[in-house]
Amino acid sequence: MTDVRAAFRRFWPLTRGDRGGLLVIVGCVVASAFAETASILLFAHLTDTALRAGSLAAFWGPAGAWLGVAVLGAVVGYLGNSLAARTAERFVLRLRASVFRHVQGLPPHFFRRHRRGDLVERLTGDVEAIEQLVVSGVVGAVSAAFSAVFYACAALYLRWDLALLTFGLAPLFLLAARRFAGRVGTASRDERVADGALTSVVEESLGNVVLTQAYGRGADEERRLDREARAWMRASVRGARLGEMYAQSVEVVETLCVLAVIGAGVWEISAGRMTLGQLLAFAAFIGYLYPPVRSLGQLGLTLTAATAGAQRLGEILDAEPAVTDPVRPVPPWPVRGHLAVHGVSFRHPGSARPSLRDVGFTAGPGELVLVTGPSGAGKSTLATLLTRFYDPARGTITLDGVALPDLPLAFLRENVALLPQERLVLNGTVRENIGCGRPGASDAEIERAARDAAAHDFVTALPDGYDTLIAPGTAALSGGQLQRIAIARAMLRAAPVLILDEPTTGLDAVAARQVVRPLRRLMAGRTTIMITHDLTLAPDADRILVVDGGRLVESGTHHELLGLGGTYARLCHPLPEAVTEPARDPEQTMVLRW
Ligand SMILES: Nc1ncnc2c1ncn2[C@@H]1O[C@H](COP(=O)(O)OP(=O)(O)OP(=O)(O)O)[C@@H](O)[C@H]1O
Repeated sequence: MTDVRAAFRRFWPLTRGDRGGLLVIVGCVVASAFAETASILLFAHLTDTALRAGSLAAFWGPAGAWLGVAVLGAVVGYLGNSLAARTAERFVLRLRASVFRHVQGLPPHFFRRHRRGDLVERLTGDVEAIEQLVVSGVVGAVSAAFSAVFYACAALYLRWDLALLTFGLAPLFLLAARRFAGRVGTASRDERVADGALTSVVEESLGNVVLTQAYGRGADEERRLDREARAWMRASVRGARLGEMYAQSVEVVETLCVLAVIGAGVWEISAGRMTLGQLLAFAAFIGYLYPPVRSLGQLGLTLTAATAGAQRLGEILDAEPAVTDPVRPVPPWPVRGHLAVHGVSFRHPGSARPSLRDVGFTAGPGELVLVTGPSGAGKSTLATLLTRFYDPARGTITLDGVALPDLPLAFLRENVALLPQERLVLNGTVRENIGCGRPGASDAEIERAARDAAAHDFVTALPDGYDTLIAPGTAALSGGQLQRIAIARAMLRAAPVLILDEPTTGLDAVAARQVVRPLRRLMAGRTTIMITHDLTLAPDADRILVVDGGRLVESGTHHELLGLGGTYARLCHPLPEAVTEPARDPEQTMVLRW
């Protein structure tokens, strides 16, 4: 129960804006219960007057009143239920948006620790479960409580002694609910976990379908799916079985109660202390009284199950973003692009070893600083610090002399554009994929960016040109073409600082050459940090930084470093298979990889 209360307290604030609506719903629910109570009393009256006397004259009055009450009940019932449905959906909408907003700000390691399918389940199933707790739960509890109180008062009014006998049996319902609450909570949590695991397997398998087919792993994937599907089936059958056991025990308890009341009623009628109308009305009250009492018990189970969802969602909401906006941000200014990194060290969350140690360098407008080094040296880690996905543990990074944590994140990322290693594609048209670089960009600006990125020709050759739909994983574009779309996006962003993470990785020599010219155009006049194994552009670089084991081991121009005869020189030693074609064009001078 403490868990239910804690979960309720956590999510109740999200009903702000709908509390007036909730009050109206409660009013409707109370009026509806009141109308039902009045109907039953009118039924008793009708039985004892018109029915017993066989008088049509005595029929019209109570019949008209009954019809009026029924219409009123129907109107408030309709109003209350439709408003409740709307309020519940608005709550779900708000909760999902707030969790989604929170998730979007979480650091990269959070997404590596949680399987995507499980996150999907939390954002869908668990969000709806919490609605049951906060909105439907409150409405249901108020409705059941008021109905129970009205019917109980009416029963007391009709025959207090019989009513007390009936109430004495009511705790049996609550006892049954209590017996099942714990087990239902566990089953519900297991079911959600299994649901998340199943979605994850399906998602991962579909995402890896090429690997599956190329290596004939179909049977293994089927076994994996089967294992998770069976776990889900077991959890879901256990949940259904518990629900059914509860429902059936309640049926038995209810029959017991009804029999006790009818037995007592028969006894009273035979002794002449009760009329048939009274007994029928009393039985009707009992018939009406038990469902709300039962639903109060059932509500306990629903709340326990919803609490499992609340705990899972709480785990996400308790995850902290790695970086936050400053409390007192430095006001925006026209950024020139002076980037300075001083004595930066960083260790990834959960990692034993630091990925960067005491790294320092500067880069100014129009400069190209190339960062290279072996795999695992810490190059991409540097990109995540420059774009402030994490803050360094030691040292500082400044932009035009202002420390990155003092800048609003949105301003920083407007001015420091990242071209990540993965070629990211939005689900939308080519135009939208380029246009997201600067929301509100005109078609002419998008096309100009595409021309500068050498993308215009292949885009116009697509079946629908700029309106061709592309999607992650299904894009009918080559790696080089996707990279040129990404370059066009960055062109449009026109940020003074560019972080390029392996811009030619995964491209063959021809495709790599095709992106070099657009890249040069993109970099012109900006501060560019290019992280790469591909040294095609090394002679163009104003400075080359060689990182190894998280440390900056060499720094200088291509020629200085070659002359030094150290690590860089050894790395640049042309490998026989690395030289692909005779050089005719400056872009074709070297395609060296190591
Ligand atoms: N999320 C993470 N959690 C823990 N350790 C990490 C994480 N990401 C990277 N590392 C570690 O940090 C070190 C640097 O990794 P990083 O990805 O920056 O290297 P890199 O030079 O970019 O490598 P590559 O050239 O292969 O992309 C590596 O030892 C890596 O194992």
